[in-house]
Amino acid sequence: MGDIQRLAYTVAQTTDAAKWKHFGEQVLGMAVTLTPDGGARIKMDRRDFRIAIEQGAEDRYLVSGWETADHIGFESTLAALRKAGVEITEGSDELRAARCMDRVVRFRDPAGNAHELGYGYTGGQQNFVSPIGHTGFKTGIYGVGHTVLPAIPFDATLAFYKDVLGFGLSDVFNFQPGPGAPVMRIYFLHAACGRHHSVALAEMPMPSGCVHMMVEVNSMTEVGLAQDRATKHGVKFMATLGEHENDRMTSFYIMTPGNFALEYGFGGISVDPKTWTTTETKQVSIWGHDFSVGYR
Ligand SMILES: Cc1ccc(O)c(O)c1CC[C@@H]1C(=O)CC[C@]2(C)C(=O)CC[C@@H]12
Ligand SMILES: [Fe+2]
Repeated sequence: MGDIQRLAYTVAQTTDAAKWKHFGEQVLGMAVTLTPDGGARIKMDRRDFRIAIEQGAEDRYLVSGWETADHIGFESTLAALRKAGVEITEGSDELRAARCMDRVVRFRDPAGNAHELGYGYTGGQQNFVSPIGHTGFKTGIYGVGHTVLPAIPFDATLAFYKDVLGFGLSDVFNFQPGPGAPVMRIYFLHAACGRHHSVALAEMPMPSGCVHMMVEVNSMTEVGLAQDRATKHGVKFMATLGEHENDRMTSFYIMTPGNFALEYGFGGISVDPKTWTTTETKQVSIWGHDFSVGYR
C-alpha cells in the first residue's frame, strides 16, 4: 500500500473566474474568493481551498493534487517516482505558497495527466461558511473527493498508479456504451484514506483533462438542494440522479465552467485498504444515472 493519503485538491484553468464564482457559490454551495491574478480559490471546509482556479487561455482541468501524511510518505513516494524514471519538477516557493504546502513536486502520468504531490498543509483553519447556507462537505481525511482522468495508454497508466503511486485497485468496470460498441475500461483506485475511489482511470480521450470530479456532501437533503439549485440556474446536467453499484454513491452530474463534469453525491462507501480485494462492477448504477441527458 502506498503513502498517498488522499486527493487534497484539484486545479482548473479558466478564461473567466467570475463564472466559477457564480457556479461554485450559487450551485455548489462553496465559498469562492476571486484572486487579483484573475483566478479564484474555492473553499469547502477549513482549508483555504479545495479547488484552485487559475487564469489562462482555456477552460479546462489542470492538476490533481495528492497528499501524504508527512515527509516520510512524501519521500518514499518521490523515491518510487524517481525509480520509475518519472520526470519530477520541484515546486517553487510561489507554488508552495499557492498550494499551502510545505513541499510540492509536479509530474505527469503515462497518459499525460498533470499531478502534484505534497505534504504539510500550511494555510488557514477558518471555519467553512457557505454563502447560501449549505452545511458542508465530506472532506477531512477523505480529501476533496475523486477525480476521473483520461487514461490512454490504459495498461501503462494503470500500472503506474498501482505500482509507482501505490494506489489499490477497488473495482474494475468493462463498460460497453451500447450493443456492439467497443468496451471502454473504467478502473477505480483507492488511496490510503479508504474512500472507495480517489481516482478512476477511463479509457477515453478527454480534451478538457478530466472526465469528472466528485464532491460528497453529508446528507441526501444536500444532494437534492444542490440539484434544485443547478436546475434553477440552468446548469447543464450530464446525468440524472442515481446510485452507483460499486461505491453506492447517490449522485447527479453537471457540467462545470471548466468543460469537465462534476459529480455531486452522498453516501459513498469506504474500503479497508489492508483487506479489500478487487471487485468487478457490471453496471453503472443500481438505479437512475441517465447519462443520455448529457447529449441533449
Ligand atoms: C460507473 C461509475 C461508478 C462510480 C463513479 O463514481 C462513477 O463516476 C461512475 C461513472 C463513470 C463514467 C463517467 O464519468 C463518464 C460517462 C460514463 C462513461 C458513462 O456514460 C457511464 C459511466 C460514466
Ligand atoms: Fe464518479
